[in-house]
Amino acid sequence: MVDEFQDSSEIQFNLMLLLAGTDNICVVGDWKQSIYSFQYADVDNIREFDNRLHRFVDELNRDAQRIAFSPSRAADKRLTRNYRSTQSILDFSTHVLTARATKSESLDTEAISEEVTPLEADTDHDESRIEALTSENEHEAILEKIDNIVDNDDYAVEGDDGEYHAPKYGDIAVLTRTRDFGRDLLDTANAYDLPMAYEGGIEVFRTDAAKLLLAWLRILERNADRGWALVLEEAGYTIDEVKAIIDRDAYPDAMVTFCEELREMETFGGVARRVFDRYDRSGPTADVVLDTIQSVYSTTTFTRGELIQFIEAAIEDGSTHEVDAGAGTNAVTVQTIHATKGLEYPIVILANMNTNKFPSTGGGGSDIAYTDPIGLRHRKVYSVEAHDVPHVYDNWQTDVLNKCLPPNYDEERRLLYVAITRAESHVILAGGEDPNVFLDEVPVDIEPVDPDLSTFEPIEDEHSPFTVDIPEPDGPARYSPHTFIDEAVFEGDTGGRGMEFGSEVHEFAERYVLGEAVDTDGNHDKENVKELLDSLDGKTKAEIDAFLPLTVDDKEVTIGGIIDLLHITPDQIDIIDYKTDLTTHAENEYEKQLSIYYHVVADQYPDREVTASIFYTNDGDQRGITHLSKSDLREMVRTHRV
Ligand SMILES: Nc1ncnc2c1ncn2[C@@H]1O[C@H](COP(=O)(O)OP(=O)(O)OP(=O)(O)O)[C@@H](O)[C@H]1O
Repeated sequence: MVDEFQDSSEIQFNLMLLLAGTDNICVVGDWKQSIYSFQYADVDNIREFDNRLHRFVDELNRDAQRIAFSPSRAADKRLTRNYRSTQSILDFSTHVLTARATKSESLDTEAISEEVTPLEADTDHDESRIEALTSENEHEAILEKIDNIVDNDDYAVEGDDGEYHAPKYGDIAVLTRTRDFGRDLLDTANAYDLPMAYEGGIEVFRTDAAKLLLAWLRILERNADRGWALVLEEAGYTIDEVKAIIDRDAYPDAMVTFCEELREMETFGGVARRVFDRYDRSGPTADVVLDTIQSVYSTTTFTRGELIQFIEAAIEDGSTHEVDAGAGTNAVTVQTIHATKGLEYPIVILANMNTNKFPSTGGGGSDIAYTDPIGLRHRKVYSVEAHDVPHVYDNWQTDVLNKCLPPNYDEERRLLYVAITRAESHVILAGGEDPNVFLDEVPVDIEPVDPDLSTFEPIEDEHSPFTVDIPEPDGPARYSPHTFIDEAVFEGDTGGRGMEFGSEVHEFAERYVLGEAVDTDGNHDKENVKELLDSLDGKTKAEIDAFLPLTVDDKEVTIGGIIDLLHITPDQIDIIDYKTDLTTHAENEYEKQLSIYYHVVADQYPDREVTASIFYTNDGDQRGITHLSKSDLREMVRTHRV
């Protein structure tokens, strides 16, 4: 007996005959579910079973006796009772077989309908909801729908005990035509903390997490603009701002510090772990990336540059890795329609019902393809002559021939059919900004949705972990004091306690100055800060933006930063910058930063004395600095430019 016979190829049919050694053969299948033509499955194996059986036996026996029996007409048994879905879903699934894929497609709907064997649901219980939604934010709309379905009796599903209960996350599957949509949806679900698991192979290196890692590796390796662009965009900067920051090397301080932290990591796995922690990219996909990176580190002598090439190649060829979905946990399943074959779910959300996505226009597949009637063709060609370097290009002759064939969307309709018939109780179709024609063609009302996920409380801070500090895109070139700090002072073991620690102490200091009820929580550094602030008798101001305009060789530049604390008395102003460093090794570099602040304040208050000092929070030591002159600062800008 051969199951899923609708997805067999002609060769497999022949092999079956050769292997059987008997005419006692039974094949089981459903032509409406034939979806593997890219592996040369031929739906006519089942639709034209008798003809093909005779033809193949004849062919196999042409020059020698290979098949010992002479085939008789096969008995045909139609299975018409359906134990999975409700009658509403079965009826709906029949409609999708006659849905046009494009507005101009002409279909012989009567001929198709004649071939369909009507199915009868085994259950009388039919409260099925068949719905469709479209939204500009399709991912969010799907998450909102899931949130609405879970625990909602309107979408009750049948349990193993035959009783109906409100659905759980695990009762829902999101099916997609293409893998990338599922992967992106998973990223969005993770960001909103909605339990979702991807089933099947996933191109882990095409995930958001892996791309962020690649970006940071590129920054570490050669301060690459490509890396910065992605990291800045992820932090919320607009394209213009990203360009301005990159042009002026005015990277946000927090990112520069993070880069320094990464530089100190000894292993690739360490870097990856740090990046994922920082961006809160945890979960099974990130784990697979981490494991792969760590095993590359321990089994090869790859340099960081080679690791970058390895990841680039993995992205390029879309290599897939099985991700442990945490089977048995109560999570929404996401998978492709191809992977869902033979499975079933109480509730199916068929997502990405969008133009150019379903039917899919993606090429894919191997470099050699067979299609009727154009035969076996190269899809790619290797050439040394056409350009000066050897290269591989798309075979235009094959493309032209393919364009001459009328498009055949039958298999795409069957995919639609497979997706719908996975549902036991409810079906929801979802589209985005540009819904496909299928969605229009099937008998369902479409609800436009503007999702509001405010109740989800996404972990925003962790998802966008760098504070956005927007530079002026126009006007003078803008620098941050950190641009001028020699990174070498942070290399090696400098006894730093990490950025998070630093931010926490700074935040405490700011809030204390603002008079908020904050506690030192027994933190030694915070206690020192508190003691300092309590000892000051003048007015205090925290976190002041400071911009120093300078003219360097006829060019206007601005160096901007944030002063941690200003202490203001009638005749003196003190600039105080907190540092959580354990040693004073970076002091000469910090002098540059403090000098900038000094001149900003001195220009503002020409009649008062201005001092600048570093307050080491670790031991409460306050050390005054000798400021650089403005001409020293100009020289600093000049040298930096060179
Ligand atoms: N005689 C039966 N009584 C009760 N339930 C049944 C019976 N036969 C099948 N089922 C249930 O119906 C569902 C579908 O069965 P099954 O997966 O075998 O069908 P199928 O024809 O292979 O489906 P498909 O090809 O669409 O994937 C399963 O949940 C199965 O347990």
